[in-house]
Amino acid sequence: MAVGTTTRRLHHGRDMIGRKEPGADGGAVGRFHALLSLHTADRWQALRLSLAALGWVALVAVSLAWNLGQAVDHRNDLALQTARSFFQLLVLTRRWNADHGGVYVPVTPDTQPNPYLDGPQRDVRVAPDLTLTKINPAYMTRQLDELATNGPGVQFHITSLDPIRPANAPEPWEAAALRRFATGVDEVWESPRQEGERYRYMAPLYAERPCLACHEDEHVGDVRGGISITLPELAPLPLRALLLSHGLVAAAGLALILVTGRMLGRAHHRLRREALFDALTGIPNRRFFIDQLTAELRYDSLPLVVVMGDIDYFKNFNDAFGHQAGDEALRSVAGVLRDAVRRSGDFYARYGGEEFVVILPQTSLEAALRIAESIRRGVADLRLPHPRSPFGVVTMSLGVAVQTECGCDGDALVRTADQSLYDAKAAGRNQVAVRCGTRRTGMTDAPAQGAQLAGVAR
Ligand SMILES: Nc1nc2c(ncn2[C@@H]2O[C@H](COP(=O)(O)OP(=O)(O)OP(=O)(O)O)[C@@H](O)[C@H]2O)c(=O)[nH]1
Repeated sequence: MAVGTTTRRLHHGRDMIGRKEPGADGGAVGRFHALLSLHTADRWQALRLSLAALGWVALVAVSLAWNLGQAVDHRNDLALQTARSFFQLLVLTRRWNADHGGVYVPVTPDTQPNPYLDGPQRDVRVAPDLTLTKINPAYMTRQLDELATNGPGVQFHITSLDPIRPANAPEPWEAAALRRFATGVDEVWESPRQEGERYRYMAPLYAERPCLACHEDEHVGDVRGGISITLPELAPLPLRALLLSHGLVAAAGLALILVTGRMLGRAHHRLRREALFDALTGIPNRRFFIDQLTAELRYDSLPLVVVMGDIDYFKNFNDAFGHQAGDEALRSVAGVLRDAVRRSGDFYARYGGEEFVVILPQTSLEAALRIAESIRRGVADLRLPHPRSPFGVVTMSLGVAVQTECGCDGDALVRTADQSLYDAKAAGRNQVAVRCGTRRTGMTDAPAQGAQLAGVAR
């Protein structure tokens, strides 16, 4: 809690012998609230919030990547099914043709007799101006291929590693696929990897029984080549929609984390404040005091002073004026502490009941006694009437304990301050007593009797 404040104290507020530097106002309770908000727990809270936000963004990013992958897979699956269907349709058409031993069509400028087809019945003249020529499956496929090439849709290419017609030679991708078919692979495909690329599919053509009528040297099941299919450009991925939806989800989640985090942070801060500040007087409570003293001891803020103050005859005051008046008196006394303990780094708290406590790090005994005395005088100067006190007004006794050596024990320091307070009470109240370490070094006389504070403390 006090990290980074120890060195600063040497330069700000009051110096080592307790002189107050100009402008070292201290800010009292506000200062302690600032101390609170700098607490490590708050930093953890911020770290946790950042981690939650990072985790959420990472989660949304993973979801985006997964959805994108799914969209790509879905598009490729669809393309594969389309290409397969198209290939099967071609195979069926070829089988129909082969089952009929080829089909005859009129010879036209675009459909000339097939030079790679032998046999006496290749061309049949059925009328003086009509000659029919036989179209076998390969010629039919090639003609369809040429028709498709001129169209905007699916394109395909019949080819083999050893084509009868040289123009049917495979391109490199087709040749590689044909070589794989020879090893038993049933189909190959390639998805587009960048804009402008097309989905490609290729499957082998196997020799079937009707084929053997023309291809006597082949056997049923032999790979006779293959047909490669190139699909038109696939539907674009829903990238924009995915980015937009995930961006919105990420932003909504971040906003929720931020808002919830802030609400939790505020609730946490309020709870901490309630846990560390006294509800009646609004100043730090005993728990905050213990935290603060522990921090000062950790940083060896020597000489370290603890001052304990206790309102005199407070039971009588309550009895005389009632508890509410007693509460009001406690609030007024807290105000005196607020005014008297102003140096940045000094600390005061309500220890419990009508007891108050002050921590003065790096403070000389002389300066500490001066502050204790100003508190005592401040309480008396409140002039709160107290008919059941010999002083006639509400007063306070204070005990000072000074720790000058390292390795201090907080409990011992508080105990010593308490013993000093007991000394002050025993000596008649409304005065300041001091002990250094566990040794009793002196005691003030009641200022009402005119004793000099510094002289008594020696
Ligand atoms: N009004 C009010 N009284 C409180 C509060 N806390 C403690 N007290 C009272 O403070 C009184 C303390 O009494 P004692 O411990 O006997 O001490 P004292 O009467 O001040 O006597 P000396 O300390 O010996 O001078 C008790 O009557 C408590 O009820 C509080 O929050 N409000």
